[in-house]
Amino acid sequence: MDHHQHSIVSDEVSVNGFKTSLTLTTDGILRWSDRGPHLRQLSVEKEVVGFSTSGRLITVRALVGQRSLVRKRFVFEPVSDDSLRNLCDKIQGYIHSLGRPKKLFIFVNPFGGKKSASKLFTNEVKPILEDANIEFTVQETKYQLHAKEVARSLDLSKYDGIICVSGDGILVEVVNGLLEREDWAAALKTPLGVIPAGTGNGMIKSLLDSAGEPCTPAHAVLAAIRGHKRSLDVATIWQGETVFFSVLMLAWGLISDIDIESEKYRWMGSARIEFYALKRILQLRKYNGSIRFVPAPGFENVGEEIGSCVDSMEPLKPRPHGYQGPKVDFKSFNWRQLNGPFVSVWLHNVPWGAEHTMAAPDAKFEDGYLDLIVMRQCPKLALISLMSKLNNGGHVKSPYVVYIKVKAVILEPGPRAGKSTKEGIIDSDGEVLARGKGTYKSNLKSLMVYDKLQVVVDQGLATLFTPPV
Ligand SMILES: Nc1ncnc2c1ncn2[C@@H]1O[C@H](COP(=O)(O)OP(=O)(O)OP(=O)(O)O)[C@@H](O)[C@H]1O
Repeated sequence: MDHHQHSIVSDEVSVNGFKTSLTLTTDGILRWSDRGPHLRQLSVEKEVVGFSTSGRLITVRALVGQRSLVRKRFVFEPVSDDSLRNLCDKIQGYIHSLGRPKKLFIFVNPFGGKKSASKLFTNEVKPILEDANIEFTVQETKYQLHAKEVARSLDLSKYDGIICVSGDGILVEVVNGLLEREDWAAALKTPLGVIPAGTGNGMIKSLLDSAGEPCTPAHAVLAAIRGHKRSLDVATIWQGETVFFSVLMLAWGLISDIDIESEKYRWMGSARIEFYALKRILQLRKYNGSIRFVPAPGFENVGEEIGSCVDSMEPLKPRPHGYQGPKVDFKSFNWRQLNGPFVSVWLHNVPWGAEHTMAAPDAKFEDGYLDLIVMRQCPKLALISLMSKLNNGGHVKSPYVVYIKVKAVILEPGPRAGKSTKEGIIDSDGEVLARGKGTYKSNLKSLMVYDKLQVVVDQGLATLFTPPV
């Protein structure tokens, strides 16, 4: 390729005393030679985080590498002040044209995951933001729902995005807070990002994995800095007056029992999940109940047809302010039904439920559907083998698993088969929505009761920072 023909700027500089020309091409490649003289290059869009000048030196700051990103600095000394100005203007102009965020609001949850979010922010996130000349305001979350409160009233005109240095929990709070605002529609256009620092990092894992990138804090920061965006479906879950907005998942049965009850074994560390999963499979529970659903096109043959379900659909009560739920005409839907007993019922909005759990390999961020994964009958040995496939999504191919896409669900959870005094747990995005009778910590108050609840997904309501795919 003739570099000059495609160059935005090309000027003489010295690099460690070695004279070379520094060229920025129209396709965003910064090129020069070093002492070798080897041709060196950086993709401004992919690798360059920012640059600064001091005297006549230009320092270009980059994150380079594939599986692990390393902060690097490249120092160039232009031969004249004119050349310095020219190079700076052109590089700055190119970076500016990329539409990257300039100001970010950052939540840090000091108590998330391994309680290392504050350290992670200081050591790994802040230096990159400074390299990128991004201004930021940091808010440590002081209590549960603090992030939701802040998101509800934050002056969003001051920021180009909100970043959560946390697990999925804070992101979910932020989405719920934004949806309660008068200006919810505009507020939901604010791009949201997560830097993985919690126990559950399903959203950022899903985003990075869909771009073939590993789930590391540096990759997550780079995704936010580069400023690419994508829309995200949001599910409204309601029961009577109570509403919860979910962006990740809802679980009932085996998976929520493992997630929630394994807390008893926290002292075991990360082994608690495997240990408790095995215990739950060996003493397998099944739950009575039913799931009525509106299938996505292509899944109309699953379950029994029940026609319109509009009579049993409780409309979402008007809310004092904010988003009023998805606008859908339930009359026009053809509902279908699956009856229990169920081993496990799972609804998923994105592929990864946690960093090592690819619950719904076909889930899409913005297709307007949720993936429904249902298991009814399954021999224990097959179930153990299924659980071992959760890290690559292989479980959905099993003949014991129903895997479809749905627009809406009415979940009627019942008691355990053969043990009518015991009910189950329903959780969504790390929040226990309902604890039935006789469940672990059933005396704790939860958002909803263990009874009928309704879920409808709205397409592309929220906005996320994403690596380009
Ligand atoms: N200062 C605080 N004290 C107690 N709880 C808090 C505080 N700040 C945030 N939280 C709560 O911590 C929960 C977990 O948040 P986060 O998203 O960081 O992690 P997670 O991976 O979802 O969960 P985990 O706590 O298992 O790591 C959220 O529900 C949030 O409300």
